[in-house]
Parts: sequence; C-alpha cells; structure tokens
Amino acid sequence: MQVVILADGAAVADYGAKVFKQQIAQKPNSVLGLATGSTPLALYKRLIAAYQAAELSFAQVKTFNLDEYLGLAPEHPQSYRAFMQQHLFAHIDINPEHTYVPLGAAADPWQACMDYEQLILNVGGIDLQLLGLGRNGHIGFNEPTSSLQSRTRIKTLTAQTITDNARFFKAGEYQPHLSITMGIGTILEAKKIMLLATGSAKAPAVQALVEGPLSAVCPASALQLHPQAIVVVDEAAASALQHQAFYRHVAKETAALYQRSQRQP
Ligand SMILES: N[C@@H]1[C@@H](O)[C@H](O)[C@@H](COP(=O)(O)O)O[C@@H]1O
Repeated sequence: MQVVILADGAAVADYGAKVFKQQIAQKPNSVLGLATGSTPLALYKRLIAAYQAAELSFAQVKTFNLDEYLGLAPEHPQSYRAFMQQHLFAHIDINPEHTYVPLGAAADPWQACMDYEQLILNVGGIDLQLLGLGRNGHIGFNEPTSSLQSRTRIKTLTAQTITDNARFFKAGEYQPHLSITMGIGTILEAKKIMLLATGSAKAPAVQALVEGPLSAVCPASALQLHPQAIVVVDEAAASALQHQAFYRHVAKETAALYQRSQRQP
C-alpha cells in the first residue's frame, strides 16, 4: 500500500484529479468506481474544470458508484444518484446510460444487488475505484464487522454513520438506516484503488487502515490485501500514522525513480 501525505485538502484533490486524468488518458473507455460524501467534492470540481478546459472527455467512460440509500428513489434530493448528478454527471460529457448507481428503490433490492455485480462483470470490472473513508473505517457502506470477502448487498448503517451523514438531510426528514453497497470483495477486485481522506476526524481510521491489523472491525484495512492501493491524505488525516517519515521517504524515492526512468507513475 502506498501512502501519500500532502499539505491540505486542496492538494489531496489535485493529486486525485491527476490520477483520474492519467487513467482516462491511458484508457479513454475506463470503468471508474466513484464515491460520495464531502471528500470527493473537490476532486469532482477539478474533473469538471478539466473537462470544460477540453483536457479530458468522459464520452467513453463508464462509472459505478459504491452505494445508495435503500428506499430513496433516484430523484430524491438526498439519493446518491442525485448527489452524483448534481456534483459531477450534469457537468461532463458522460453518457447517462453509462453511469450506474445501485437501485435503492428497487422492488426486489436483493435482486438489484446481484444485478449490480453482473453489470460490473459485464464491463470487465472496475479500472480505478475511488474511496472515501468513514470515521469508523467504513468504505462505501461496508460498516465495521463487514466480511472482507463480501459482495454487493444490503447493509444496516451504524449509529455513527447515520449521525455523520445526517448533515445531508433536513431536520425531521426521513433518513434511511439501510443501504445497498458494493462489498469489500467487490471493491478489492478493482484493478486500482485510491482512497482519499482529509481532516483530523479521519486520523484514527487512517492509522487503523494503514498500520492496524487486517480486521473486519476496520473494513478499510482490507486495502492491505490489494496489490495497487494508494491512500492519499492531508497532514491532519495523517497525524496518527506512526511511520510518516517512511511514507514521505518512499514518495520521494518513487518520484525520483520515475524521473530518472522518464516514466509516468
Ligand atoms: N457511503 C459514504 C462513504 O462512501 C463515504 O466515504 C463516507 C465518508 O464521507 P465524507 O467524505 O463526507 O467524510 O460517507 C458515506 O458513509
């Protein structure tokens, strides 16, 4: 696992955008796994700006979102489909039919989970999976004690996740306690994974996922099993890491190596 420590949230978003631009440049028909929450917002803004500057095109791209609230129709303002439409899809040249979000309002949500897995298989899997990080170490809506081999399925949200996500709902508005989420096994099948985390509130979860034991209690620790996972954090989210000097040294050595060999990371 590669750990990149940057000054602040803007630098994290810049780095994330660079990785996405490189991915699409190398493979214009990339299959991208996307995340919601506040962390990816600055990254999505940069991707929109790059598209508007004709630096990249999403015309051949397909996207799969990690999760969706169970029971919210796609047009509900608090659905993740609506979130993605508002913060990315409406502003780029992606074919709406190539954007996939779990069907939270499906009549048969269990079937919708199996169909989602099949859709990912049909396109040849995900090339680059973006992840945020819940304060309790969740990825997508894989809450602590999620099986590390789990597939897309219905998951119950923890009280902490419900509290953390309440900020997106109006007072008194119905906030789902259930979700459909890609499983950890599903996420680990992505060819590349990039997790972004910023702010001191994420520091304990970052330390657990990078330096803690491989454990279902910290679902994000499953990234320790992935051959191409990169964790991009700001100083605040890195503050609990015990081996920061080493991660900074690795980043410097890696950059120098690519420089000498004139290769793109
Ligand atoms: N299902 C989402 C996750 O995918 C996201 O990573 C997490 C953290 O969100 P934020 O980036 O706002 O801290 O929130 C939700 O639980």
